[in-house]
Amino acid sequence: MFVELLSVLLLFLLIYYYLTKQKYEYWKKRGVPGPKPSLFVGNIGETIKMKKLLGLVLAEIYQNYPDLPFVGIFLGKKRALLVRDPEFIKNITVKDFGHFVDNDGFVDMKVDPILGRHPFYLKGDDWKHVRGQLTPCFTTAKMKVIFPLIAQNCQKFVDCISRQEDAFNRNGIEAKSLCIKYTLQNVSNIAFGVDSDCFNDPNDEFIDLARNILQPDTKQAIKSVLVKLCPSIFSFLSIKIISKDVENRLQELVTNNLNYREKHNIVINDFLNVLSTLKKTHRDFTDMDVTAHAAGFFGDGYETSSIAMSFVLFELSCNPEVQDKLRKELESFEEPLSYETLQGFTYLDAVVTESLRKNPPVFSLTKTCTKPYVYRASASDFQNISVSLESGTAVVIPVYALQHDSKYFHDPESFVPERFLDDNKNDLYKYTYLPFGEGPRMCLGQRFGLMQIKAAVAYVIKNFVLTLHKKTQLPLKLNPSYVMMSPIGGFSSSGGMLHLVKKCEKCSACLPLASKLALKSPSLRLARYCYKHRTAADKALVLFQRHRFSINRASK
Ligand code: HEM
Repeated sequence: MFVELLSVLLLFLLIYYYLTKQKYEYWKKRGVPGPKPSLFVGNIGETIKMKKLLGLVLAEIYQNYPDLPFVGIFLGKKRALLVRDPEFIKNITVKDFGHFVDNDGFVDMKVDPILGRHPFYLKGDDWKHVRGQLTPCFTTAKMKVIFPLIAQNCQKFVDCISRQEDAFNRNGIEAKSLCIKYTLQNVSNIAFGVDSDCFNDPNDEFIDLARNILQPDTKQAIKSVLVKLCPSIFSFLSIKIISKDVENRLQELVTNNLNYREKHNIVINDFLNVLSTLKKTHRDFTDMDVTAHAAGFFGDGYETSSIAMSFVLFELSCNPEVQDKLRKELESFEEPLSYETLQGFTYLDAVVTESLRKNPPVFSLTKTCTKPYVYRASASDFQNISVSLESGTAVVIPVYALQHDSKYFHDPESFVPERFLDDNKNDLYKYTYLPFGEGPRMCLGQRFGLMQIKAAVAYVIKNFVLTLHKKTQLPLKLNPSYVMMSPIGGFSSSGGMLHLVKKCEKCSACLPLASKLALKSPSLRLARYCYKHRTAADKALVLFQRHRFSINRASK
């Protein structure tokens, strides 16, 4: 009996092996060039083994086929076309969007009612419907309304940095955890209407929720590998990505807040208010929809932005000339900052844009071909070959690789905000800069994300000088198993150490002086900054564990 069972099992394994091998012949049979896949892991073995970030694996493939408009690859067992030609990217995201409506990836709404309602995971008409409902929440007019709250939180952020007692010793505080305090404070105020205290209370409800939703831990890493290897296992085994406990807490937060507003007749012009209006005016908009979209705003709003913001601060610390130039632009603004003043900071805009080019948190976009499609490359710098895509084929847009291609961005590893200024902007190749995606499916929260990042960077640079600490280990090591581009352990273990010098409250001489010193010697630790008012109290305030700032307190 045992031998018979073993034989059946072996037979099954052989058939499975044969079919899997056959799958890997897909691109070869269609004459689409590409790297040889390995069994089960395809071309992303290094990511599945948690050795290398997917964005970097894709970049390597991208670089190995310089004259091809596309490359046939396998993401695990799934066939995918890695798109290199910007013209093809334009067709996918804009011109022929109707053939590529859905994002790759599936979350079962019955198993995961919150994540399953996120526009990113919705398909076809469901996506279109919800995207239409949520778009009015992100208009310029809405951003203007919420901006005073952001400016208020920027001021609290500066106070919070100045008060960090832990940061007075050399152990420091991790960069992203600091930025997260600010982004969490914003989204908890705006998505849930809750006056949280993320700056001061380490046990704040929202800090805890954030820890539970998206922080890269072992469980999250295993899930992200499972999703790549076998996405259907999640709905088949009813594995939840967001736990029941977190789901209940999010729902309770929304319900309590809405009940409170109704009971006390309070109207606050925030995101939660727009969602509750949608519930009143649309019969198909349920309580769960309100919770899911508030939670979506919360999740999208804090994590991606805090990663992007940490990278901006890091780049500024590595590039003192850029920081100095930026500080000059910011010198004139009176706190609190206004929305209109922020929009006028063109160099700040270029700095953030360049940081998102060098360090795009979302390193690739994977779409699904929803209707058969044929593409023939016509640009002279690519081989004139064509591909016929069947429905269900994934197409990968390698954002990181494109944004690091010297064909499109001269000296791509250097941080040069000037490439996004004035006339230089016109020289940029279209569809090669995609940190927020493109077309009808592009990031819905781009305006909000950029607004909160720019405002905080403006306040930080106006109040502090950042310099790179000599212990900094470069390049930063990226977490290979995280869904976004983020250094290992946040910005902690990879060694990007920064210093912050706080401006003197008695005079304005310290910041220009500190920035001059920083320019002369970027690795210098600036222990004293204000030659007029330095006192014994001018201790170095070291922030950012490994990716670190040190702050010199203003003399009293
Ligand atoms: C720097 C910060 C951010 C970056 C780099 C970023 C990037 C992206 C990218 C690359 C996409 C996929 C676009 C595509 O498929 O073409 C996306 C989608 C999305 N983002 Fe963002 N995002 C950021 C902040 C935000 C914020 C603050 C929100 C909301 C508060 C948000 C909400 C969304 C939503 C709802 C989608 C799905 C859109 C759809 O499929 O229709 N994002 N984001």
